[in-house]
Amino acid sequence: MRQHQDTTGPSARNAPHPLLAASWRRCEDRYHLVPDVLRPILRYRQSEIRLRAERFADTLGDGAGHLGALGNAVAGGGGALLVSDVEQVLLPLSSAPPADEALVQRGIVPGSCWDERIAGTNGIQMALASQGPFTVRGAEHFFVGLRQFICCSVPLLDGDNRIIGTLTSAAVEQSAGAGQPLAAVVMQIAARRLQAAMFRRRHAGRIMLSLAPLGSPELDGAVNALVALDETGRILAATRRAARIAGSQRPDAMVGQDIAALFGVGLDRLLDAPGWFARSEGNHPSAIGLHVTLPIGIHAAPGFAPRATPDAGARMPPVPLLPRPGWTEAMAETEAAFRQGLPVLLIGETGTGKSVFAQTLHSRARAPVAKLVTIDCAQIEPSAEGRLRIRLVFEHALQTARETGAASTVILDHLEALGAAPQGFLVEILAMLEDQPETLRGVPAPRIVALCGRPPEALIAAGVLRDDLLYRMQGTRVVLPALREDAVALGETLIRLAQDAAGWNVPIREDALAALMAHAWPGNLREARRVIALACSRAHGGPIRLAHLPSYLSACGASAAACAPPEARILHALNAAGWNVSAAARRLGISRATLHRKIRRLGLGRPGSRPS
Ligand SMILES: Nc1ncnc2c1ncn2[C@@H]1O[C@H](COP(=O)(O)OP(=O)(O)OP(=O)(O)O)[C@@H](O)[C@H]1O
Repeated sequence: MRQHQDTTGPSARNAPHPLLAASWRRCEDRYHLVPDVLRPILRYRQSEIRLRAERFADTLGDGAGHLGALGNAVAGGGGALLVSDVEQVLLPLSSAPPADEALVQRGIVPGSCWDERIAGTNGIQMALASQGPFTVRGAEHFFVGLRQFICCSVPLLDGDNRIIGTLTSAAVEQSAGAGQPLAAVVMQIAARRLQAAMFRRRHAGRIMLSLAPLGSPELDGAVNALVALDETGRILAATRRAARIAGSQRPDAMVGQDIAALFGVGLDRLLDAPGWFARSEGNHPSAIGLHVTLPIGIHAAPGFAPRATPDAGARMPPVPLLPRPGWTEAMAETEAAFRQGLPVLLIGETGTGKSVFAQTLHSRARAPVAKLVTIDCAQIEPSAEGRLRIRLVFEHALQTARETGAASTVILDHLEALGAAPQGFLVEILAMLEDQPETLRGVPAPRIVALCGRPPEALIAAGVLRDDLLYRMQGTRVVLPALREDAVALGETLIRLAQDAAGWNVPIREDALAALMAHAWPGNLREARRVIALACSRAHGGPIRLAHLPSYLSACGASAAACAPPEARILHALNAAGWNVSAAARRLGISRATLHRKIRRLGLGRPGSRPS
C-alpha cells in the first residue's frame, strides 16, 4: 500500500468498517489513485445533466417536489443535500445552494460523478456498495481534498425495490458538529418516504398493507414497509423493508402468498379493525402491527379493474325504447339536475325500466367519454368484502373521471336490498364526496343514480333503509309507473311490443287483448316483452290469439274479454283497422265523430316514433 501525506487511510489503521477498507484497497491497487494529488473531476455536460435529472424526477413523481424542502432543511443544519442517480452523478434536484463554498471548490456540484474509480472512497459510492445508509467521515475519504467533509448517504429505492440513486447530506466536518447524526436519520426517513410514495404510485388502486415492527426503537421505521394486495388478500408486491419485517428473505418470495397464511390474519379481519392490528403470535417471533388502507384516494391506477362490478358502459339498452307515460317530461327534468351533479333517485316496481331510464340519462349527459359503473346492491355482502366492493367501484369511477376529465356515473341498483353495514359505509363515501370536495383534488365527483324497487319512505319505516342515506341520494326523484296503472299506456305498449316482435303491424285479437289488459303485470315491461315475444313466436307471423298467450293469461281470457276496459276495446279496434278511424268506428258500432271524441278524451294516439 502506498503511503500518503496527511493521515493514512482506514486500511492502514485498522479500518473501522471492512467495506471502507476494501474501497481504499481498490482505489490504490486497482485504480492506482493517489490520495494527495488533486482529485480528478469528471463532470457531465449540461444537456446530459438535464436529461438525467428529468428521468430521475419522473421516477420520483410527486416526491421530486419535496426535495427542495428537504434541501432547505439540510442547509438549515449547516449541510447540503446532494441527490445522485444510480451512476453516482449529482443532479440539480435540490434547489438549496450548498451551505459552504468549500463544496463548490471541491467540485461537489451538479453533474459531477462520484464513481469510486475517479472520485475515490466517498459516501455516495459507499451507500450504493453497502446498499444501506453509510457515513464517510473526514479522513475516511480517499482523496485528501475531501477530508474536510462528512457525508451521510442513503440509497434510494423505487417502487420496484430497484436502487435509483442516493440522498446525501454533505457538510464540512468541523462545522457540522452535533447536527450530523441527525442528518443521517433525516436522510433515511426521506429515502423511506420517497420510496413509499413511489411504491404507492406503482400500485395505485390496490389495497395497501402497512407493516410495523411493534416496539421498534426506530423513528418512522415502518413508513416504507408496504405490501400491495389484491381483493382476496393475495400479495402482489412488497417493499424490501416489508419483507424484512415479515421475516421473508426477499420481497419476491412474498408475492402470491395469502396474508392470512403469512400473518395468521385475513383481509376481512383487518378491514374490520379500526386502526393498527397487533399481530404477536404465529410464525413470527417479533410482534408486528398491520394496517390496511383501501384505495379510495384519487390515484392513477394502471391496470386496475374492480371485481364483480360489471361496467354497463355508456351503451343504450339493446332494445328499441318504447314511449313510457311521463317519461319525456321526467327525463327533461332529471337531466338538468343530473348535469348539475345532483343525485337522482328512481323508484318503481321491478321491470318498470329504472335501469333503462338511468342508462338513457347517462348516455344523454353529453359526455361520451364518461364511464358508467353499476353496483348491484343485492349482491353486496354485509361483510367487509361488500364494503370493499363498494369502495373499489367508487375508486374505479374516480380513476376514469381523472383520466377522461368527465364525471363517471355510478348506478346503485336495487338499493332496497343493501344491508345495514354497507349502507353506513355508502353514507360515509357520499358524505366524503359531498362534504369534502377538496379531497377530490379537481377530479369531477361521480354522479349518483339510485334505483329503488319500493317507496323509500316505506323502507325507512320498516327499518330497512337509513334515512340519512335517502337524503344523500335524492337530489331529484322520479317514480316510474307500473304498467297496470295506466290502461291506455298498457294497451299502446302491448301493441308496440307486438309490432317490434313480429316486424309488422300484427293485429291482437280482441279476446287476447282483453286477457292482456286484465293482467296485473307484476313483472311490468320485462314480463310484457317476454309474453309478447312468446305469443308472436307461437302465432308464426299471424294475428295474436288467446291460445298464443301463456296459460296463466289465456285461462282468464274469456271472462276478461267481457269486462275489458273500453279503452282496450277502442285500442284494439283502431289497431285492427290500421288506425283508420272510420273503419274502427264501424267495428265498434259507433260514429266516426264519437270515436274521435273518445280518442281525444283517452289521449290515445297511433304508436309514435321511437325516442332517440
Ligand atoms: N322504455 C323501454 N322501452 C323498451 N323496453 C323497456 C323500456 N324500459 C324497460 N324495458 C324493458 O324492460 C326490462 C326491464 O327494464 P329495467 O331493467 O330497466 O327495469 P328495472 O326497473 O331496473 O327492473 P329491476 O328493478 O328488476 O332491475 C328491460 O330489459 C327492457 O327489456
